[in-house]
Amino acid sequence: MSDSTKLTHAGSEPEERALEAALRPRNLDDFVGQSRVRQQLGLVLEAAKIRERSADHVLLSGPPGLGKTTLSMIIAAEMNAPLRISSGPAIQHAGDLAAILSSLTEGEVLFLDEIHRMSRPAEEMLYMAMEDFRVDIVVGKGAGATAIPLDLPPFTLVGATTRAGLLPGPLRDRFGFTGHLEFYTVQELELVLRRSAMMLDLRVTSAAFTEIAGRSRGTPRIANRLLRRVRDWALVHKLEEIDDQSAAAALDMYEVDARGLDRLDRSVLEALCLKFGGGPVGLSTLAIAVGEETETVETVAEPYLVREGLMGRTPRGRIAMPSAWQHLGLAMPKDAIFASAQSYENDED
Ligand SMILES: Nc1ncnc2c1ncn2[C@@H]1O[C@H](COP(=O)(O)OP(=O)(O)OP(=O)(O)O)[C@@H](O)[C@H]1O
Ligand SMILES: [Mg+2]
Repeated sequence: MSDSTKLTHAGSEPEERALEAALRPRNLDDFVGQSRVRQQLGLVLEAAKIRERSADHVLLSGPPGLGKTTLSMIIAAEMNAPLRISSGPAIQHAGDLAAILSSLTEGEVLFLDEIHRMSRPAEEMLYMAMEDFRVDIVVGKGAGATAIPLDLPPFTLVGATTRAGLLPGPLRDRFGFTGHLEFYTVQELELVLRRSAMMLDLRVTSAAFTEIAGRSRGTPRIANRLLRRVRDWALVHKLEEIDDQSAAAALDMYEVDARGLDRLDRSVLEALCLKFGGGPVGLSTLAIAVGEETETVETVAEPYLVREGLMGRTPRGRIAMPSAWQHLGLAMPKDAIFASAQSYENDED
């Protein structure tokens, strides 16, 4: 991954976990945006507190970096309950899950990240645990194996997934509340940045917040990451206050442009416009033109370009949309194909 792609991808980097943890909002009121999810979740938690019961199981879905882990911590904090954290990939055997479930205390919040990646037998054990607060612990092997039923204390499962569609129906149905997180608006990201700047003790102008937010691809994780790079710039340049010009200069240097496109995104767009006249061109041809693997172009660059309406997917290949030419400062050729452009979910390359 190139350096600029590292800045703009939404997944988490191991070395930034501690920095992220420091900036996580700790209660629902500090959690910016997602007003509907916040309201609905607030109600679920409030009702549970009044009934003095553990809250219904909660499923959080949405793209990386939008606040699923943060919300799960907030749920535990709001319920005044201890939090246990595990993840789908860590639970490969039903026994792994049994060990976690049987050690839960009353009211505990169990956060299962990437819940869509849990193994099948563990998943089936989870059904019973969620519904009846009971598990069958299997002792012994083969013909002599016996299942010992074990009652569990009431607990709240918070599942997170970037791929809600991959979750089997029976699992999805056992959650009392599902919150789907959406990309943030520039205004919401400005609030995220404002809060982070305060915690980092940085002086930043409103225009600079707007500048950084506009390059953050709708994602708080990216916004905070860009803010840290701008902070470095300010430190080296001995700036007491960060204004929009220095924010723009810093991020230009890191090759994150005004719309949040990184070097790979831009080279894909440039190849599409300049080498292929705006397309349509097959994905693999496009990948060769920019010297990348097809999969990299498809999974790293394409989703954001399509989301931003810069690139279109048609059955005959990828095309540049009018705003792509505009963004690159190029005149669109009269014969460029875009008028009939539509997105197809499963087009052939
Ligand atoms: N609504 C928000 N308000 C303020 N900061 C936020 C918000 N949502 C996310 N953040 C910040 O963004 C960072 C990433 O959030 P988080 O780790 O919760 O994302 P995630 O959805 O769990 O991502 P992944 O799918 O990669 O696990 C955190 O450091 C957090 O501080
Ligand atoms: Mg997470």
